Amino acid sequence: MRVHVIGLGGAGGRIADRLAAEHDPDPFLAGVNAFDTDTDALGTLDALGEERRYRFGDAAGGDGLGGDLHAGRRLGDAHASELGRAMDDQRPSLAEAFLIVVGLGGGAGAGAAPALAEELSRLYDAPVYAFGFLPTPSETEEPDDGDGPGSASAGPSGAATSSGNEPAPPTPHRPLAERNAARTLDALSDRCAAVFPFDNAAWLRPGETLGGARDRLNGVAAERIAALFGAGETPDGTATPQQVLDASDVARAVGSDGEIAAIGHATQQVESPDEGSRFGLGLFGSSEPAEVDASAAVSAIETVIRKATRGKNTIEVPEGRADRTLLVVGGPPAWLNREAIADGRRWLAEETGSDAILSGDAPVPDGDAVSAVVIRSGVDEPDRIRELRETIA
Ligand SMILES: Nc1nc2c(ncn2[C@@H]2O[C@H](COP(=O)(O)OP(=O)(O)OP(=O)(O)O)[C@@H](O)[C@H]2O)c(=O)[nH]1
Repeated sequence: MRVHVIGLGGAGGRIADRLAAEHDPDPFLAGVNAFDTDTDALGTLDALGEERRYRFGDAAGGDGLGGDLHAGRRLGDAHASELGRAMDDQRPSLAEAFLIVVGLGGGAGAGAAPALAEELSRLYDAPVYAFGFLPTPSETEEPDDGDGPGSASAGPSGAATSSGNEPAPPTPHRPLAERNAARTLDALSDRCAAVFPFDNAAWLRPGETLGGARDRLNGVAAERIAALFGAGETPDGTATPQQVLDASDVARAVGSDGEIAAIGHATQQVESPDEGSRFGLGLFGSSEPAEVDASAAVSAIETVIRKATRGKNTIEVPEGRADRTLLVVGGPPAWLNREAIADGRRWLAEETGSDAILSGDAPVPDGDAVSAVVIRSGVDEPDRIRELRETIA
């Protein structure tokens, strides 16, 4: 489906930028914008040129808000229609969905997100979804380096980033991050069709800091966003899915009441059928792709569906249970074994207890992997969300 992604604040901007870097020509990415009060943070974005970045809130003087959610809300309310207009060059009216991406523990992004969600719902019919990073517990803890509250705690000195050996950016101490996140989750649930939380802490490896791991985590987040919204959106004229997935399927699966939804995803490399047959094609002029061994296809599909379901999701799904589930299996057409997908769907119904399972396929003609994306909505409250809510109870 064609999605318009709006990254708000530091974290949101980095995801918007990453999606643009990795998927700009892909048809699913209908539009991308990054909005922040922080001029420097916007300046670090590489893939989004000036025309897709926008600094708002002169009252912040070009800085971040240091986690001040009230200031963020005020700026969001005052500037929501200006942000809506700043998207116009990206042709938001063509989008089939909007996705607001935000770090829920901050001030600028979390503050502006509810007002922007409301503004987009007012202007367009397409559903507005939110993808929000949950703060790690260590962000709110007092730094133990003796510098006192408010100082930047870089975590263990010498920590490296997940993408190289350069020093990790410090993870700012944000005493209010958990309360900001709880308030913003509530506000977004009231205004968005569905909320996809991403549990930063659950994705950290032992000893890692958020600053050090953020590139890797952002890679996972961008990949899952692309897996969900890119599913079924193949470039024109390549291959037609047997079971087409469209924006209304996703809308039905995730619902429209602001429920929490989780995104599971897995891929497995497979041999492209064309590779093995290139010699044959040249010799006999056949345009038929080579056959794929059925048992290999069945096993690849079974594996990716199970991994996408039981492997780490964007947020823990208690007992694996969900009211509604969406399954999309992708890969080279010769690997998309109908029976295996139908079996996977039955397994998923049992695993999740979902009454409603929607499924589609996403053929990738020259792909070299089979993949599955599993969206679960109407899940029981994950522990981390309960912990966050308790901070404002
Ligand atoms: N996964 C991930 N999480 C991030 C990243 N940056 C920040 N976060 C999380 O998002 C929260 C908000 O941080 P930012 O997005 O920088 O905050 P902001 O919206 O710019 O708000 P202010 O700094 O208060 O102006 C933090 O508390 C972290 O939990 C990132 O690059 N990746």
